[in-house]
Amino acid sequence: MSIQKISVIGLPMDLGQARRGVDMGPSAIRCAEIVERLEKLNIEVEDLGDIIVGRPENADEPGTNLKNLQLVAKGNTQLATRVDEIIEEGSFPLILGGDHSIAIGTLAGVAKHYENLGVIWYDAHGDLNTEDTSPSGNIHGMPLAVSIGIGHPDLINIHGFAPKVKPENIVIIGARSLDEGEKELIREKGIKVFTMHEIDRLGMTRVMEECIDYLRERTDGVHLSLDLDGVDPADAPGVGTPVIGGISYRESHLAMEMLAESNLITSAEFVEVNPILDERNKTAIVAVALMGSLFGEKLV
Ligand SMILES: NC(=[NH2+])NCCC[C@H](N)C(=O)O
Ligand SMILES: [Mn+2]
Ligand SMILES: [Mn+2]
Repeated sequence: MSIQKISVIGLPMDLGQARRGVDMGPSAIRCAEIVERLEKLNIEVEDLGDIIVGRPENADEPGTNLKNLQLVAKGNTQLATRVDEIIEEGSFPLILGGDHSIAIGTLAGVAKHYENLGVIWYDAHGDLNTEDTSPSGNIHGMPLAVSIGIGHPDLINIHGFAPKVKPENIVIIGARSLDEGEKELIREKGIKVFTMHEIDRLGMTRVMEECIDYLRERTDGVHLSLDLDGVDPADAPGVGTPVIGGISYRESHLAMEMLAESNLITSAEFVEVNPILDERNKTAIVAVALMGSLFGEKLV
């Protein structure tokens, strides 16, 4: 099924981590002409604007190690409803972050529509921490754990059900910075991971072929959650938690092109673009170029 219509929605929220500025991500991505770029592909594009979240009075939640828990939960609750509506209307939801904590709301809204939702987590990190294992208390390091039903009740129950995703329906691509607790969870839950080691060893072509075959067999829809820090910081410097030794710009294009050919992706989000840390909007431009490939742009 080819994509007829895309609905773009931003969640300019930077409260899931400690470096301010990633709330300007949606704006930077729009400046890099996302709407114009996708319209050239003969797809109808509507821009629904941004969900507005408040500013925190006090970052520390009493009694938890979770920074800005209530505001993060609130923003994600609103996002889940909007994403749910977009799919209900038959459109493809394209969500712009914001830090990666917004995947909690995206996945809540998307998962309502699929029995066996697949997730591709394109990221240097696993984002599988919990309140107990997190080294930082930053919720952007937790959304994947939350989505499999592990974490604070105010997060896992967003949109009224849990869990959102089965661990065996998840594929992480590009991992190179995993905390001990995350490694344990990966082993325990049988989450499929292509770390940088596999990408080096097998090449991106084979990694994506295996990823696509794996998800095609077991899922009825696939969400792409692309954290720009999955891409090497040389190509995407405007991120809050850069990790050297990442996926190159070309490999990332190849991955997106293969996903476009697969016709597997049913929703997508691009997160962690931080214009304050960027060089002349380079990272937002990379994000938009990758979206172009994901939605079928060709070089000739
Ligand atoms: N979405 C991200 N960039 N996550 C980075 C997480 C870093 C670290 N693992 C933490 O839990 O704090
Ligand atoms: Mn990351
Ligand atoms: Mn992430």
